[in-house]
Amino acid sequence: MISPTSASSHPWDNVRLARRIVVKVGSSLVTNQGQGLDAQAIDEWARQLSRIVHGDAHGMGRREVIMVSSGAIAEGMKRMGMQRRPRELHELQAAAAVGQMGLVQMYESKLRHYGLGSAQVLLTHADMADRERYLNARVTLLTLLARGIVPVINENDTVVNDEIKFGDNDTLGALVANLVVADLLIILTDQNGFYTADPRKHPEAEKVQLARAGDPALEAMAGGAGTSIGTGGMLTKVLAAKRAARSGASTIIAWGREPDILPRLMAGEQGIGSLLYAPMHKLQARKQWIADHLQLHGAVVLDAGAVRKIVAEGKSLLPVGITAVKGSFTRGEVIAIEDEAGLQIARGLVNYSDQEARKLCRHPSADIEALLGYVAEPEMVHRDNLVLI
Ligand SMILES: Nc1ncnc2c1ncn2[C@@H]1O[C@H](COP(=O)(O)OP(=O)(O)O)[C@@H](O)[C@H]1O
Ligand SMILES: N[C@@H](CCC(=O)OP(=O)(O)O)C(=O)O
Repeated sequence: MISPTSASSHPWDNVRLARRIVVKVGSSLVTNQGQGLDAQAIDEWARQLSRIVHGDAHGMGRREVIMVSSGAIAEGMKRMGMQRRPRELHELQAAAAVGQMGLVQMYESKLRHYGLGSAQVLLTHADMADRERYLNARVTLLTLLARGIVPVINENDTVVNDEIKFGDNDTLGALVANLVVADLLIILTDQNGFYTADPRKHPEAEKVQLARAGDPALEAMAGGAGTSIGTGGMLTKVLAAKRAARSGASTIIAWGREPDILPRLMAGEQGIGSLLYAPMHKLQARKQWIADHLQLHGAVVLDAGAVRKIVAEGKSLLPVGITAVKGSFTRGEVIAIEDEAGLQIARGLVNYSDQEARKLCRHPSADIEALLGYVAEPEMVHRDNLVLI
């Protein structure tokens, strides 16, 4: 059995404390043996989600939840009278387009029944790779979450081909967890958790209770999909956990029909499913990511006072301390932060483009609205998004 490596606090505590959560529901779970959607199961998750999002009388606080749900192809197959999953990509795409209607209809009505608003978001690989679209998707999702709405995400199957497909929604779930910097990714599937081998083929396999996300031993234990309905199997799930951990999110793999699974996890019940914990805290992971970012898109030069604030006092970088702007960058890119001699002292995710930064140079933050016509943030680079070199 895999034992945990050093973690600052107990990993299960971080599950209880998670505030922003991505829940992925797999194809093998959301369908009725591959024949359309399981309305009762979706109703049950919607009921559980409402307890989590609204908080409840038992002292459970409010949380932000994003659903990543498969099931479009299975529902489309039923609606189109297809007995077997088609092999041709265009047939699959057609089934997904038909089935997605039913999928979001079902989530919308079930979530509304329990007092939750919902929104459909369809994403592709290209959306995640393109900086602008990535930021747009991020801000849209964060806006929905701030309003207590549950985004229901699936891959935009119509416009993707084999080469650019996520293919499985485990990967999509992890990328969404990175995108919104979630605390937790919960992957609900048709097994009780992650086992030392595929339990369908190896009945003696044992459940892994706790392991470090990214531990290479996990990949060796993971097999492919156990049924013709799911894609990816456990390998894509452990790889998703590894990916989610890059932004500090831990992953739980659990059986989606376990009674009250979501509120029980949030209430701190341990040992349900398998916890693949992120070794690095969210903030630490974010700073690591910034430090590792090789491609810098430009730089800002600071006066001596601003250098002191950042280096000695641990403050955010405000426009007033910037004397010059180099290169071209857009909001959200990583830039170098230099002292007057041109020495790089820090790196950070910038809140304004180079053109805006040029206008804001040497100005107090109170002037931002007058200079740009809007305010994104009072800081040029927030402390949480800044790492000293
Ligand atoms: N080590 C493992 N532990 C648990 N299940 C495994 C393992 N290796 C392979 N599997 C298979 O993975 C299946 C779940 O993956 P998949 O069918 O893709 O589900 P989903 O549609 O939920 O993504 C299980 O039914 C199981 O047969
Ligand atoms: N976009 C597809 C889901 C892809 C898929 O099968 O993912 P998974 O649930 O990981 O097996 C659908 O909605 O049918």
